[in-house]
Amino acid sequence: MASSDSDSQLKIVHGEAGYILEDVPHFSDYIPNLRTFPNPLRSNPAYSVVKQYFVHMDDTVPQKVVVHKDGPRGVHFRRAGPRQKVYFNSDDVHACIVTCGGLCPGLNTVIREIVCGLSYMYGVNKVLGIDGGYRGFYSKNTITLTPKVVNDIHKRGGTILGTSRGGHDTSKIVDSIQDRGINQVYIIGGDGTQRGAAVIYEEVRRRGLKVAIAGIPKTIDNDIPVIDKSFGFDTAVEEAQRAINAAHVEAESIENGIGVVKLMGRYSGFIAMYATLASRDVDCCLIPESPFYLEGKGGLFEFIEKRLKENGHMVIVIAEGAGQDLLTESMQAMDEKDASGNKLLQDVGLWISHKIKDHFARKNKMAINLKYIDPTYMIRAIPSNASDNVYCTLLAQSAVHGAMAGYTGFTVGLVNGRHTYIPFNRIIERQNKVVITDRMWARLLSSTNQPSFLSPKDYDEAKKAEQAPTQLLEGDNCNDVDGAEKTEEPPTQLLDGDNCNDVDEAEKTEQLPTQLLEGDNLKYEQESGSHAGNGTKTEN
Ligand SMILES: Nc1ncnc2c1ncn2[C@@H]1O[C@H](COP(=O)(O)OP(=O)(O)OP(=O)(O)O)[C@@H](O)[C@H]1O
Ligand SMILES: O=P(O)(O)OC[C@H]1O[C@](O)(CO)[C@@H](O)[C@@H]1O
Ligand SMILES: [Mg+2]
Repeated sequence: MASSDSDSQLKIVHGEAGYILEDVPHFSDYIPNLRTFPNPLRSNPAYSVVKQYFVHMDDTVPQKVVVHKDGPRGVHFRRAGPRQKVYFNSDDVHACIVTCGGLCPGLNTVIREIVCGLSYMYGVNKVLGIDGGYRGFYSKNTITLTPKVVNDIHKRGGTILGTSRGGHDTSKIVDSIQDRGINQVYIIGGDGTQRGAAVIYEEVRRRGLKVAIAGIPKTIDNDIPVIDKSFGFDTAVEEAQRAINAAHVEAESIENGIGVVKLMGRYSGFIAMYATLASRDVDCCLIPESPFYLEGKGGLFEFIEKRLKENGHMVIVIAEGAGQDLLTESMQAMDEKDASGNKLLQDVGLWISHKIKDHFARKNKMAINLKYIDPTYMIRAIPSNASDNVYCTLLAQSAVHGAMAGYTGFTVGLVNGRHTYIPFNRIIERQNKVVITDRMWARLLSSTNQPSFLSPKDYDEAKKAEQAPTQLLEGDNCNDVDGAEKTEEPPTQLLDGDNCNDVDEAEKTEQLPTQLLEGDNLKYEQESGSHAGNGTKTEN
C-alpha cells in the first residue's frame, strides 16, 4: 500500500520499494463533488479506432532510468495524455494562452497546437490570446484565437501574442481570469514564467476557482530542470551552426584568423556546448559554468597562441554569461536588472574580442585578424525546425489533455522520453546547468582539445557544487551514473521519445506488446472510482 502527504503544491505519494510519485494537483483536491464527462475523444473518428488511447490512471514515469539492483525506485511523475473522464463540458471551456519572457523558436507552434488541440480533440472553441505577457491580463486587449487564425503561425518566428518581462501582478491577473470567466490558462515561458504560474495557481486555489493552470516550459537556454530538454533548443543549436561556419570560413581564409561567436546562455551554457560539439570547427568553448582566465600559464591567451601556431586560425564560441566575473573586474561593475529582475549582462563577446586584440598587439607577438559575430537574437527569432515542431505539438496536446482531465498547477515536460505532468515546485526550485565534472563536458574538452582552465580550487568547488543535494537528488546533470547518462541523452532523445531506444524502453516495449500500436504506447483501461490520479492511493 502507499501513503501520501500533500499541500497545495507538493503532493507526494510513497509506495513500496522506494517508489515516490511527485504528483500534480487536481481540482478534486480542493473542490468537492465535481461533475465529470466522458472524454469526447471516444467518439472522435481519428482516435476512436485506437484501442489504447487513454492513459492508465496509475501510469507514471521514473525520473531515473538507470538504477542499481538494490537501489530505490526513486521519483516518478504522472504520465501525460488523455484520460477517460474529463472535468469540463467542452461548451463551458473558456481557455486563454499567454507567452512571457524572451523569444524561443516554437512559441507559435505551441500556441497553434493548443488552439487546434482544444478545438479538434475536445470541441472547445473559446480561446483567447493574452496580448504581451502577464501584464496583458490586466492592461491590454485580448486576441480571439481560432484554428483559422493560427493556421500558418508555426511558420513564423516569435510569438503572435507578444511577450514581456516584469508586470506580474498576481491579484490583478487572477481578477482578470475571474472577470472574463476563463477556466483554463496555458502559460508558455521560462523559469520566471513558471514561477509566476505557480503563484497564479496558488491564488486560484485560494479563491477556490475551477481554473486549470498549465505551464509549457520555454527556454532557449535549456535551463529548466527535470525535463530532457526544452523546445526550440535543437533549432537554436542548428541555427548557431551558421554563425560558427561563417566564423570558421572567415578565420581560415586569413593568416592568424580568429572567429569569435557569442551565443545565448545567461547562466547555462548548453547552446554553446551543443553547438560546439555539433560543429567540430570550434577550438574553444567558454560557458558560464566553467571559469577561465586570460593571462599566464594555462590561460586563454597562451592557448590561442598555441592553436594559431599549430593551425593558423581558430574559432572561439562564448556563451553570453561566461566570464562575467572577469568583466566586472576589468570594467565598472554594472548592477542593472531587466523588468523581471534578471541581471543584465555585459557583452562578453565584445569584451573578449578587445582583450584578445589588445593582448596580441601589446605584446607585439603576432598579427592577428579577429572577427566577432553576435548572432544571438537571430538564433532565437527563427521558426522552429521540423523536430521541434513535433515536440511543440506533443507538449501542447499534453497540456490540453491535462487541463481537460482536471489537473492543474503543472508543467508539461519530457522526462526520459515520456511526456509527463510535473508539479511547479520541481520546475522552479533550481536551474539546469552544465555540470563541468560530468562526461558531456569532458567530451567537449576532448573534442576541442582546449584546456579546462580549472585550477585545483575550481575543480574542488565544482565537485562540491555537484554534490549539493539539489543536483544529486535529481539525477540531472550530476556525476553519478544517472546524471552522466541523462546529460548524454538530450540530443538523441529529443522527440516524443516514446519510441526511444535506450535499454529500459526497449525492454518495456518488449514486455508490453499490446501497447505498441499507439505512438504514445498508451494503455486503455477502464478507470473506476476517482479521477485518474487523485494522488491519495497508489498500488504497486
Ligand atoms: N518569482 C516570480 N513571481 C512571479 N512572477 C515572476 C517571477 N519571476 C518572474 N516572473 C514573471 O515571469 C515573466 C517572465 O520572467 P522572465 O523575464 O524571467 O523570463 P523567463 O520566463 O524566465 O524566460 P527566459 O528567461 O527564458 O527568457 C515576467 O513577466 C516576470 O514578471
Ligand atoms: O534581451 P532579452 O529579450 O531580455 O533577452 C535576453 C535573454 O533571454 C534569453 O535568451 C533567455 O530567454 C537569455 O539567454 C538572454 O540573456
Ligand atoms: Mg529565465
